[in-house]
Amino acid sequence: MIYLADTADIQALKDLYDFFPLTGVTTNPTILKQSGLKLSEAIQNIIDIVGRGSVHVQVMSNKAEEMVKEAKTYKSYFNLGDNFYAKIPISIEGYKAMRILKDAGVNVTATAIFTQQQALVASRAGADFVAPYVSRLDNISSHGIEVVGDIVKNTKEFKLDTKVLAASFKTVDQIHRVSMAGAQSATINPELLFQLIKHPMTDISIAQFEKDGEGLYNIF
Ligand SMILES: O=P(O)(O)OC[C@H]1O[C@](O)(CO)[C@@H](O)[C@@H]1O
Repeated sequence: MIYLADTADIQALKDLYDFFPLTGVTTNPTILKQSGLKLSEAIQNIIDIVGRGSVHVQVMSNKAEEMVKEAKTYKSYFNLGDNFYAKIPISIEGYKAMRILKDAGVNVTATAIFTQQQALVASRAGADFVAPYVSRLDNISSHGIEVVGDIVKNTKEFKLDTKVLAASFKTVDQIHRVSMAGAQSATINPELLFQLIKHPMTDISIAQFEKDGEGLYNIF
């Protein structure tokens, strides 16, 4: 599973990119709103940090033609080439837009996915990534991890090129489970990314090594 950061918090992203092996960044209108930045500023700041990483930008229109226009505009405005992914929410117009964008050579991330069939149709429409929302499913008494597992199973059994981009996490355990279910990628907020690598026993072990090694390391 590869990791993407789900944020437009520029300072948090800088801190993460310093050490975390991320492959890209996802945003959506809510994340933008939380950052207090306009799209042009947020995405440019993100690009300055991620370099050649992938940048997933959600469209705002709800008509296929407009979605396509928006996606093409962002791709060229930010000069992202193949690192650009147009995030297209699932809808009839969205599916139309996915096909047109793929034919035009624009990468697509299908988003707001809550069922395995939504994902499979997006895959057939050409989506490179499909993003099922784990916590939002769990919160309506559905089972986010199972939906992710079913989509992964489809990608394998039907030999699809589409990758699962598991999204909407509230706990480290959910991330553990989607990776065990075989999700090829996950987009995670900075707080949880930091939390992923923490364990009190690790801290205790390192503290012990530091104590025990004091004065013994004499090669400088
Ligand atoms: O339920 P949440 O935490 O808002 O997450 C939904 C997630 O789906 C995505 O839009 C998928 O890329 C993320 O950017 C976003 O965080």
